[in-house]
Amino acid sequence: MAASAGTRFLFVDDEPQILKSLRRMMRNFQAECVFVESGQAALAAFADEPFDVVVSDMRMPEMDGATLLAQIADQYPETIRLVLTGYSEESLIMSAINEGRIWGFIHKPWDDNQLLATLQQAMATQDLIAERALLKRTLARYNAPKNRGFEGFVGNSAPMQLVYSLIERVGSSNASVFITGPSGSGKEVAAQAIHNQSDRRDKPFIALNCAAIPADLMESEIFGHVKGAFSGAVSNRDGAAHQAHGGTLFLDELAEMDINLQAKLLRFIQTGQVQKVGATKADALDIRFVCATNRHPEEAIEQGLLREDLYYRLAVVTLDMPPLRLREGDPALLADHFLQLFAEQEKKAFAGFSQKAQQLLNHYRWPGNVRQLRNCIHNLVVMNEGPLITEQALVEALHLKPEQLDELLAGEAESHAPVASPAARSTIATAPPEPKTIRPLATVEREAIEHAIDHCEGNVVQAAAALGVSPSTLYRKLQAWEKANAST
Ligand SMILES: Nc1ncnc2c1ncn2[C@@H]1O[C@H](COP(=O)(O)OP(=O)(O)OP(=O)(O)O)[C@@H](O)[C@H]1O
Repeated sequence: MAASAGTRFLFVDDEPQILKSLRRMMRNFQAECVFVESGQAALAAFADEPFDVVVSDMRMPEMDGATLLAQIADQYPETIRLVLTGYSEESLIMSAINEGRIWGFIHKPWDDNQLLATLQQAMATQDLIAERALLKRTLARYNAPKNRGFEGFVGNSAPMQLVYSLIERVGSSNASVFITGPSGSGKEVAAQAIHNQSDRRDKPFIALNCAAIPADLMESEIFGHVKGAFSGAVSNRDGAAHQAHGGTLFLDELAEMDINLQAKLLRFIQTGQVQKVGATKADALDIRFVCATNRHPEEAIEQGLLREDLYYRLAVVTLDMPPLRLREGDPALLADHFLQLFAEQEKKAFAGFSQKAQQLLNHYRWPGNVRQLRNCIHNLVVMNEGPLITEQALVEALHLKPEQLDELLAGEAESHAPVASPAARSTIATAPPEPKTIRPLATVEREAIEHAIDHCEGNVVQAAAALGVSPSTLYRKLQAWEKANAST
Protein backbone atom coordinates (compact mmCIF):
# COMPACT_ATOMS: atom_id res chain seq x y z
CA MET A 1 0.00 0.00 0.00
CA ALA A 2 1.88 3.01 -1.31
CA ALA A 3 -0.21 5.60 0.56
CA SER A 4 1.51 4.55 3.75
CA ALA A 5 5.04 5.17 2.48
CA GLY A 6 7.01 7.38 4.84
CA THR A 7 4.62 7.20 7.77
CA ARG A 8 6.32 5.98 10.94
CA PHE A 9 4.51 3.40 13.02
CA LEU A 10 5.39 2.16 16.47
CA PHE A 11 3.91 -1.13 17.72
CA VAL A 12 4.12 -1.93 21.42
CA ASP A 13 3.25 -5.35 22.85
CA ASP A 14 4.90 -7.48 25.51
CA GLU A 15 4.01 -10.69 23.65
CA PRO A 16 6.66 -11.54 21.03
CA GLN A 17 4.10 -13.62 19.10
CA ILE A 18 1.81 -10.62 18.66
CA LEU A 19 4.69 -8.45 17.48
CA LYS A 20 5.66 -11.20 15.04
CA SER A 21 2.13 -11.25 13.53
CA LEU A 22 2.08 -7.46 13.32
CA ARG A 23 5.50 -7.46 11.64
CA ARG A 24 4.28 -9.99 9.08
CA MET A 25 1.13 -8.00 8.40
CA MET A 26 3.01 -4.72 8.01
CA ARG A 27 5.37 -6.21 5.40
CA ASN A 28 2.92 -5.22 2.67
CA PHE A 29 2.52 -1.79 4.14
CA GLN A 30 5.36 0.36 2.76
CA ALA A 31 5.92 2.18 5.99
CA GLU A 32 8.67 2.59 8.54
CA CYS A 33 7.69 0.29 11.43
CA VAL A 34 9.35 -0.18 14.80
CA PHE A 35 8.30 -2.99 17.17
CA VAL A 36 9.06 -2.83 20.89
CA GLU A 37 8.06 -4.95 23.88
CA SER A 38 7.49 -2.35 26.63
CA GLY A 39 6.23 1.11 27.37
CA GLN A 40 9.71 2.29 28.40
CA ALA A 41 11.19 1.08 25.10
CA ALA A 42 8.38 2.89 23.29
CA LEU A 43 9.17 6.21 25.05
CA ALA A 44 12.87 5.77 24.29
CA ALA A 45 12.07 5.18 20.61
CA PHE A 46 9.91 8.35 20.61
CA ALA A 47 12.74 10.33 22.13
CA ASP A 48 14.93 9.30 19.16
CA GLU A 49 12.34 10.41 16.63
CA PRO A 50 8.59 10.82 17.13
CA PHE A 51 6.17 8.47 15.33
CA ASP A 52 3.07 9.34 13.34
CA VAL A 53 1.05 6.42 14.67
CA VAL A 54 1.49 4.31 17.78
CA VAL A 55 -0.37 1.03 18.33
CA SER A 56 -0.05 -0.30 21.85
CA ASP A 57 -1.23 -3.35 23.76
CA MET A 58 -3.32 -2.44 26.80
CA ARG A 59 -2.06 -4.92 29.38
CA MET A 60 1.68 -4.85 29.82
CA PRO A 61 3.80 -5.27 32.96
CA GLU A 62 5.46 -2.15 34.46
CA MET A 63 3.76 0.39 32.20
CA ASP A 64 0.31 -0.38 30.80
CA GLY A 65 -0.95 0.87 27.45
CA ALA A 66 -3.21 3.56 28.97
CA THR A 67 -0.31 5.12 30.91
CA LEU A 68 2.01 4.96 27.89
CA LEU A 69 -0.52 6.57 25.54
CA ALA A 70 -1.38 9.27 28.09
CA GLN A 71 2.32 10.22 28.24
CA ILE A 72 2.57 10.19 24.46
CA ALA A 73 -0.59 12.33 24.26
CA ASP A 74 1.07 14.90 26.55
CA GLN A 75 4.41 15.02 24.79
CA TYR A 76 3.49 14.28 21.18
CA PRO A 77 -0.14 15.42 20.76
CA GLU A 78 0.05 15.08 16.97
CA THR A 79 0.71 11.32 17.13
CA ILE A 80 -2.30 9.09 16.42
CA ARG A 81 -2.69 6.70 19.38
CA LEU A 82 -4.39 3.32 18.99
CA VAL A 83 -4.77 0.39 21.39
CA LEU A 84 -4.97 -3.31 20.77
CA THR A 85 -7.44 -4.60 23.29
CA GLY A 86 -9.58 -7.49 24.46
CA TYR A 87 -13.39 -7.08 24.80
CA SER A 88 -13.16 -7.03 28.60
CA GLU A 89 -11.37 -3.65 28.55
CA GLU A 90 -13.94 -1.81 26.48
CA SER A 91 -15.24 0.58 29.19
CA LEU A 92 -11.68 1.57 30.08
CA ILE A 93 -10.98 2.24 26.42
CA MET A 94 -14.11 4.33 25.95
CA SER A 95 -13.20 6.63 28.82
CA ALA A 96 -9.65 6.99 27.39
CA ILE A 97 -11.16 7.93 24.01
CA ASN A 98 -13.51 10.43 25.67
CA GLU A 99 -10.61 12.02 27.49
CA GLY A 100 -8.72 12.32 24.21
CA ARG A 101 -5.85 10.09 25.32
CA ILE A 102 -6.42 7.60 22.54
CA TRP A 103 -7.82 7.94 19.07
CA GLY A 104 -9.26 4.45 18.56
CA PHE A 105 -8.95 0.75 19.31
CA ILE A 106 -8.62 -2.57 17.55
CA HIS A 107 -9.96 -5.78 19.08
CA LYS A 108 -7.73 -8.73 19.62
CA PRO A 109 -7.68 -11.09 17.78
CA TRP A 110 -7.83 -8.73 14.87
CA ASP A 111 -8.71 -9.15 11.25
CA ASP A 112 -5.71 -8.04 9.15
CA ASN A 113 -7.84 -6.15 6.62
CA GLN A 114 -9.72 -4.32 9.34
CA LEU A 115 -6.53 -3.39 11.12
CA LEU A 116 -4.97 -2.13 7.88
CA ALA A 117 -8.08 -0.06 7.14
CA THR A 118 -7.89 1.48 10.63
CA LEU A 119 -4.22 2.29 10.09
CA GLN A 120 -5.02 3.92 6.73
CA GLN A 121 -7.65 6.08 8.43
CA ALA A 122 -5.20 6.93 11.18
CA MET A 123 -2.66 8.09 8.62
CA ALA A 124 -5.16 10.24 6.77
CA THR A 125 -6.11 11.85 10.09
CA GLN A 126 -2.46 12.31 10.98
CA ASP A 127 -1.86 14.19 7.71
CA LEU A 128 -4.74 16.51 8.52
CA ILE A 129 -3.50 17.07 12.06
CA ALA A 130 0.04 17.82 10.88
CA GLU A 131 -1.21 20.15 8.18
CA ARG A 132 -3.48 21.96 10.63
CA ALA A 133 -0.61 22.33 13.10
CA LEU A 134 1.60 23.86 10.40
CA LEU A 135 -1.16 26.26 9.38
CA LYS A 136 -1.78 27.21 13.02
CA ARG A 137 1.88 27.94 13.56
CA THR A 138 2.04 29.98 10.38
CA LEU A 139 -1.05 31.92 11.40
CA ALA A 140 0.30 32.50 14.89
CA ARG A 141 3.55 33.79 13.40
CA TYR A 142 1.67 36.21 11.20
CA ASN A 143 -0.74 37.33 13.90
CA ALA A 144 1.96 37.80 16.51
CA PRO A 145 2.88 41.43 17.06
CA LYS A 146 5.80 41.98 14.73
CA ASN A 147 9.02 43.29 16.10
CA ARG A 148 9.13 46.45 14.05
CA GLY A 149 12.27 47.54 15.78
CA PHE A 150 11.56 51.17 16.39
CA GLU A 151 9.44 53.96 14.91
CA GLY A 152 8.58 52.24 11.62
CA PHE A 153 11.97 50.54 11.27
CA VAL A 154 12.10 46.77 11.00
CA GLY A 155 15.37 45.30 12.23
CA ASN A 156 16.99 44.00 15.39
CA SER A 157 20.66 43.98 14.35
CA ALA A 158 23.33 45.61 16.50
CA PRO A 159 24.01 48.48 14.02
CA MET A 160 20.28 49.29 13.99
CA GLN A 161 20.13 49.27 17.79
CA LEU A 162 22.76 52.03 17.70
CA VAL A 163 20.65 53.94 15.18
CA TYR A 164 17.57 53.63 17.42
CA SER A 165 19.39 54.82 20.52
CA LEU A 166 20.92 57.78 18.67
CA ILE A 167 17.50 58.79 17.32
CA GLU A 168 16.02 58.53 20.81
CA ARG A 169 18.76 60.76 22.19
CA VAL A 170 18.57 63.44 19.48
CA GLY A 171 14.80 63.26 19.14
CA SER A 172 14.05 65.39 22.17
CA SER A 173 16.57 68.11 21.24
CA ASN A 174 16.16 70.75 18.55
CA ALA A 175 19.58 70.07 17.03
CA SER A 176 19.91 69.76 13.25
CA VAL A 177 20.74 66.25 12.13
CA PHE A 178 22.71 65.27 9.04
CA ILE A 179 22.00 61.73 7.89
CA THR A 180 24.38 59.86 5.61
CA GLY A 181 24.18 56.36 4.19
CA PRO A 182 23.73 54.54 0.90
CA SER A 183 20.64 54.85 -1.22
CA GLY A 184 17.64 52.95 0.11
CA SER A 185 19.14 52.43 3.57
CA GLY A 186 16.28 54.22 5.33
CA LYS A 187 17.45 57.82 5.68
CA GLU A 188 13.96 59.17 5.22
CA VAL A 189 12.58 56.63 7.71
CA ALA A 190 15.22 57.91 10.15
CA ALA A 191 14.28 61.54 9.51
CA GLN A 192 10.64 60.77 10.19
CA ALA A 193 11.61 58.84 13.34
CA ILE A 194 13.61 61.84 14.62
CA HIS A 195 10.55 64.03 14.07
CA ASN A 196 8.26 61.50 15.77
CA GLN A 197 10.56 61.38 18.79
CA SER A 198 10.60 65.16 19.14
CA ASP A 199 8.19 67.57 20.78
CA ARG A 200 7.30 68.64 17.26
CA ARG A 201 5.63 65.31 16.50
CA ASP A 202 2.17 66.90 16.29
CA LYS A 203 3.40 69.52 13.82
CA PRO A 204 4.18 68.90 10.12
CA PHE A 205 7.02 66.76 8.81
CA ILE A 206 7.82 68.03 5.34
CA ALA A 207 10.22 66.11 3.09
CA LEU A 208 11.75 67.65 0.01
CA ASN A 209 13.94 65.70 -2.40
CA CYS A 210 16.46 68.21 -3.73
CA ALA A 211 17.47 65.86 -6.58
CA ALA A 212 13.94 65.44 -7.87
CA ILE A 213 13.11 69.11 -8.43
CA PRO A 214 14.55 71.15 -11.33
CA ALA A 215 17.05 73.77 -10.12
CA ASP A 216 14.98 76.72 -11.39
CA LEU A 217 11.92 75.61 -9.41
CA MET A 218 13.79 74.67 -6.26
CA GLU A 219 13.92 78.11 -4.65
CA SER A 220 10.17 78.51 -4.94
CA GLU A 221 9.64 74.90 -3.73
CA ILE A 222 11.55 75.64 -0.53
CA PHE A 223 10.80 79.27 0.11
CA GLY A 224 7.52 79.77 -1.76
CA HIS A 225 6.70 82.75 -3.99
CA VAL A 226 4.37 85.69 -4.23
CA LYS A 227 1.95 86.31 -7.06
CA GLY A 228 3.73 87.63 -10.14
CA ALA A 229 7.23 86.74 -8.91
CA PHE A 230 7.84 84.95 -12.21
CA SER A 231 5.79 83.88 -15.19
CA GLY A 232 3.48 81.16 -13.96
CA ALA A 233 3.36 82.53 -10.38
CA VAL A 234 -0.36 83.23 -10.61
CA SER A 235 -0.94 83.34 -6.86
CA ASN A 236 0.93 83.49 -3.57
CA ARG A 237 2.28 80.07 -2.58
CA ASP A 238 3.89 78.70 0.55
CA GLY A 239 7.03 76.66 0.07
CA ALA A 240 8.19 73.67 2.11
CA ALA A 241 9.69 75.99 4.75
CA HIS A 242 6.37 77.69 5.54
CA GLN A 243 4.57 74.32 5.47
CA ALA A 244 7.06 72.93 7.99
CA HIS A 245 6.63 75.87 10.41
CA GLY A 246 6.63 74.49 13.96
CA GLY A 247 7.72 71.08 12.69
CA THR A 248 10.58 69.46 10.79
CA LEU A 249 11.92 70.13 7.30
CA PHE A 250 13.72 67.14 5.81
CA LEU A 251 15.96 68.04 2.87
CA ASP A 252 16.92 64.82 1.14
CA GLU A 253 19.86 64.67 -1.31
CA LEU A 254 21.04 68.08 -0.08
CA ALA A 255 24.29 67.90 -2.09
CA GLU A 256 22.20 68.02 -5.29
CA MET A 257 20.83 71.47 -4.40
CA ASP A 258 22.15 74.36 -6.47
CA ILE A 259 25.18 75.83 -4.69
CA ASN A 260 23.80 79.41 -4.80
CA LEU A 261 20.56 78.26 -3.26
CA GLN A 262 22.60 76.58 -0.54
CA ALA A 263 23.84 80.08 0.44
CA LYS A 264 20.24 81.27 0.79
CA LEU A 265 19.39 78.17 2.84
CA LEU A 266 22.31 78.89 5.15
CA ARG A 267 21.06 82.44 5.74
CA PHE A 268 17.63 81.09 6.54
CA ILE A 269 19.05 78.60 9.05
CA GLN A 270 21.21 81.28 10.70
CA THR A 271 18.50 83.92 10.96
CA GLY A 272 15.30 81.89 11.11
CA GLN A 273 13.97 84.40 8.56
CA VAL A 274 12.80 83.44 5.12
CA GLN A 275 11.79 85.54 2.15
CA LYS A 276 9.46 84.09 -0.46
CA VAL A 277 10.59 84.54 -4.08
CA GLY A 278 9.48 88.03 -5.14
CA ALA A 279 8.53 89.08 -1.58
CA THR A 280 9.78 92.27 0.00
CA LYS A 281 9.55 91.18 3.60
CA ALA A 282 10.84 88.13 5.45
CA ASP A 283 8.83 85.75 7.65
CA ALA A 284 10.14 84.28 10.88
CA LEU A 285 9.77 80.52 10.92
CA ASP A 286 10.46 77.94 13.59
CA ILE A 287 11.92 74.88 11.91
CA ARG A 288 14.02 71.92 12.82
CA PHE A 289 16.29 70.80 9.99
CA VAL A 290 17.15 67.24 9.12
CA CYS A 291 19.17 66.70 5.94
CA ALA A 292 20.52 63.67 4.11
CA THR A 293 22.82 62.69 1.31
CA ASN A 294 24.01 59.46 -0.34
CA ARG A 295 27.39 61.07 -0.93
CA HIS A 296 30.31 61.29 1.45
CA PRO A 297 29.87 64.88 2.71
CA GLU A 298 33.64 65.57 2.74
CA GLU A 299 33.95 64.44 -0.88
CA ALA A 300 30.89 66.48 -1.87
CA ILE A 301 32.51 69.52 -0.22
CA GLU A 302 35.80 68.88 -2.05
CA GLN A 303 33.94 68.52 -5.33
CA GLY A 304 32.22 71.86 -4.75
CA LEU A 305 28.77 70.25 -4.53
CA LEU A 306 28.10 71.02 -0.89
CA ARG A 307 28.94 74.24 0.94
CA GLU A 308 31.24 73.49 3.83
CA ASP A 309 29.69 76.18 6.08
CA LEU A 310 26.20 74.83 5.38
CA TYR A 311 27.29 71.28 6.14
CA TYR A 312 28.82 72.19 9.49
CA ARG A 313 25.81 74.31 10.38
CA LEU A 314 23.50 71.36 9.70
CA ALA A 315 25.66 68.51 10.99
CA VAL A 316 25.24 69.28 14.69
CA VAL A 317 24.52 65.59 15.02
CA THR A 318 25.41 63.08 12.30
CA LEU A 319 23.69 59.77 11.79
CA ASP A 320 25.20 57.20 9.44
CA MET A 321 22.69 54.60 8.25
CA PRO A 322 24.42 51.22 7.90
CA PRO A 323 24.11 49.39 4.58
CA LEU A 324 21.73 46.44 4.81
CA ARG A 325 24.51 43.88 4.26
CA LEU A 326 26.00 44.88 7.65
CA ARG A 327 22.72 44.29 9.53
CA GLU A 328 23.00 40.65 10.45
CA GLY A 329 19.65 38.83 10.42
CA ASP A 330 17.66 41.93 9.39
CA PRO A 331 17.14 40.99 5.72
CA ALA A 332 15.04 37.94 6.67
CA LEU A 333 13.03 40.01 9.18
CA LEU A 334 12.44 42.73 6.62
CA ALA A 335 11.55 40.13 4.00
CA ASP A 336 8.92 38.62 6.33
CA HIS A 337 7.54 42.08 7.03
CA PHE A 338 7.31 43.02 3.35
CA LEU A 339 5.92 39.59 2.44
CA GLN A 340 3.06 40.11 4.84
CA LEU A 341 2.54 43.68 3.67
CA PHE A 342 2.43 42.87 -0.04
CA ALA A 343 0.52 39.60 0.41
CA GLU A 344 -2.25 41.59 2.10
CA GLN A 345 -2.06 44.24 -0.58
CA GLU A 346 -2.19 41.69 -3.42
CA LYS A 347 -4.76 39.52 -1.56
CA LYS A 348 -2.55 36.43 -1.63
CA ALA A 349 -1.56 33.92 1.06
CA PHE A 350 2.11 33.22 1.77
CA ALA A 351 3.51 31.12 4.62
CA GLY A 352 7.07 32.47 4.38
CA PHE A 353 10.40 31.63 2.81
CA SER A 354 12.05 28.26 2.31
CA GLN A 355 15.04 27.70 4.55
CA LYS A 356 17.49 28.25 1.70
CA ALA A 357 15.63 31.35 0.60
CA GLN A 358 16.12 32.77 4.11
CA GLN A 359 19.82 31.94 3.94
CA LEU A 360 20.03 33.64 0.58
CA LEU A 361 18.21 36.72 1.91
CA ASN A 362 20.68 37.01 4.75
CA HIS A 363 23.83 36.44 2.67
CA TYR A 364 23.02 38.55 -0.38
CA ARG A 365 24.74 41.95 -0.41
CA TRP A 366 21.65 44.07 -1.19
CA PRO A 367 23.44 46.87 -3.07
CA GLY A 368 20.14 48.79 -3.23
CA ASN A 369 19.59 48.17 0.49
CA VAL A 370 16.09 48.08 2.02
CA ARG A 371 14.47 49.64 -1.04
CA GLN A 372 15.84 46.86 -3.25
CA LEU A 373 14.68 44.20 -0.79
CA ARG A 374 11.23 45.77 -0.61
CA ASN A 375 10.88 45.86 -4.39
CA CYS A 376 12.23 42.33 -4.67
CA ILE A 377 9.61 40.98 -2.24
CA HIS A 378 6.86 42.88 -3.99
CA ASN A 379 7.97 41.29 -7.27
CA LEU A 380 7.98 37.83 -5.65
CA VAL A 381 4.47 38.30 -4.26
CA VAL A 382 3.16 39.40 -7.63
CA MET A 383 4.93 36.65 -9.60
CA ASN A 384 4.35 33.69 -7.24
CA GLU A 385 1.37 31.94 -5.74
CA GLY A 386 2.88 30.63 -2.49
CA PRO A 387 2.63 29.26 0.06
CA LEU A 388 6.46 29.29 0.22
CA ILE A 389 8.89 31.64 -1.51
CA THR A 390 11.67 29.37 -2.72
CA GLU A 391 15.31 30.15 -3.31
CA GLN A 392 14.79 29.58 -7.04
CA ALA A 393 12.16 32.29 -7.10
CA LEU A 394 14.55 34.57 -5.24
CA VAL A 395 17.42 33.75 -7.61
CA GLU A 396 15.23 34.80 -10.52
CA ALA A 397 13.97 37.94 -8.83
CA LEU A 398 17.54 38.98 -8.01
CA HIS A 399 18.87 37.93 -11.44
CA LEU A 400 21.61 35.84 -9.86
CA LYS A 401 23.84 33.34 -11.64
CA PRO A 402 23.54 29.70 -10.50
CA GLU A 403 27.06 29.67 -9.09
CA GLN A 404 26.25 32.74 -7.02
CA LEU A 405 23.45 30.81 -5.33
CA ASP A 406 25.90 28.14 -4.16
CA GLU A 407 28.35 30.80 -2.95
CA LEU A 408 25.61 32.61 -1.07
CA LEU A 409 24.23 29.48 0.52
CA ALA A 410 27.75 28.64 1.64
CA GLY A 411 27.80 32.07 3.28
CA GLU A 412 30.50 33.45 0.98
CA ALA A 413 30.58 37.05 -0.17
CA GLU A 414 28.84 37.33 -3.49
CA SER A 415 29.96 39.36 -6.43
CA HIS A 416 27.45 41.34 -8.39
CA ALA A 417 27.70 39.52 -11.65
CA PRO A 418 25.09 40.27 -14.26
CA VAL A 419 21.91 38.43 -15.06
CA ALA A 420 21.90 34.67 -15.50
CA SER A 421 20.58 33.34 -18.77
CA PRO A 422 17.20 31.61 -18.56
CA ALA A 423 18.90 28.35 -19.51
CA ALA A 424 21.37 28.67 -16.67
CA ARG A 425 18.57 29.46 -14.27
CA SER A 426 16.59 26.40 -15.16
CA THR A 427 19.59 24.28 -14.18
CA ILE A 428 19.06 25.46 -10.61
CA ALA A 429 15.42 24.56 -10.70
CA THR A 430 16.08 20.94 -11.51
CA ALA A 431 19.49 19.90 -10.22
CA PRO A 432 20.38 19.46 -6.56
CA PRO A 433 23.98 20.40 -5.75
CA GLU A 434 26.60 17.80 -6.72
CA PRO A 435 28.00 16.17 -3.59
CA LYS A 436 31.76 16.65 -3.58
CA THR A 437 32.42 14.77 -0.38
CA ILE A 438 30.61 12.24 1.75
CA ARG A 439 27.98 14.15 3.69
CA PRO A 440 25.85 13.12 6.65
CA LEU A 441 22.68 11.29 5.62
CA ALA A 442 20.56 13.83 7.53
CA THR A 443 22.02 16.65 5.40
CA VAL A 444 21.43 14.77 2.16
CA GLU A 445 17.88 13.93 3.25
CA ARG A 446 17.14 17.52 4.16
CA GLU A 447 18.53 18.80 0.85
CA ALA A 448 16.45 16.26 -1.06
CA ILE A 449 13.30 17.29 0.80
CA GLU A 450 13.92 21.02 0.43
CA HIS A 451 14.73 20.55 -3.21
CA ALA A 452 11.52 18.58 -3.75
CA ILE A 453 9.42 21.20 -1.96
CA ASP A 454 11.03 23.98 -3.94
CA HIS A 455 10.62 22.03 -7.15
CA CYS A 456 6.91 21.58 -6.36
CA GLU A 457 6.75 25.32 -5.67
CA GLY A 458 6.06 24.85 -1.99
CA ASN A 459 3.36 22.20 -2.41
CA VAL A 460 4.24 19.78 0.38
CA VAL A 461 1.70 17.17 -0.68
CA GLN A 462 3.10 17.02 -4.22
CA ALA A 463 6.66 16.98 -2.89
CA ALA A 464 5.80 14.07 -0.60
CA ALA A 465 4.29 12.14 -3.51
CA ALA A 466 7.39 12.80 -5.63
CA LEU A 467 9.66 11.59 -2.82
CA GLY A 468 7.48 8.54 -2.18
CA VAL A 469 6.73 9.46 1.43
CA SER A 470 3.61 10.65 3.19
CA PRO A 471 2.93 14.37 3.63
CA SER A 472 2.93 13.84 7.39
CA THR A 473 6.57 12.74 7.19
CA LEU A 474 7.47 15.99 5.47
CA TYR A 475 5.37 18.10 7.82
CA ARG A 476 7.02 16.39 10.78
CA LYS A 477 10.49 17.01 9.46
CA LEU A 478 9.73 20.63 8.52
CA GLN A 479 8.37 21.10 12.01
CA ALA A 480 11.50 19.60 13.59
CA TRP A 481 13.80 21.86 11.52
CA GLU A 482 11.63 24.86 12.33
CA LYS A 483 11.92 24.04 16.05
CA ALA A 484 15.68 23.55 15.72
CA ASN A 485 16.01 26.89 13.91
CA ALA A 486 13.93 28.65 16.54
CA SER A 487 16.14 27.34 19.30
CA THR A 488 19.44 28.39 17.64
N1 LIG B 1 14.53 49.44 8.56
C1 LIG B 1 13.47 49.58 7.73
N2 LIG B 1 12.34 48.94 8.02
C2 LIG B 1 11.27 49.01 7.20
N3 LIG B 1 11.26 49.69 6.04
C3 LIG B 1 12.38 50.35 5.71
C4 LIG B 1 13.54 50.33 6.54
N4 LIG B 1 14.48 51.07 5.94
C5 LIG B 1 13.96 51.52 4.80
N5 LIG B 1 12.69 51.10 4.64
C6 LIG B 1 11.83 51.32 3.48
O1 LIG B 1 12.70 51.23 2.34
C7 LIG B 1 12.41 52.22 1.38
C8 LIG B 1 13.63 53.12 1.21
O2 LIG B 1 13.86 53.83 2.43
P1 LIG B 1 14.24 55.40 2.43
O3 LIG B 1 13.51 56.14 1.35
O4 LIG B 1 14.09 55.89 3.82
O5 LIG B 1 15.75 55.28 2.03
P2 LIG B 1 16.79 56.47 1.74
O6 LIG B 1 18.06 56.07 2.38
O7 LIG B 1 16.17 57.77 2.15
O8 LIG B 1 16.91 56.37 0.17
P3 LIG B 1 17.49 57.50 -0.84
O9 LIG B 1 18.91 57.71 -0.47
O10 LIG B 1 17.36 56.86 -2.18
O11 LIG B 1 16.64 58.70 -0.65
C9 LIG B 1 11.20 52.94 1.91
O12 LIG B 1 10.05 52.33 1.35
C10 LIG B 1 11.25 52.71 3.41
O13 LIG B 1 9.96 52.76 3.98
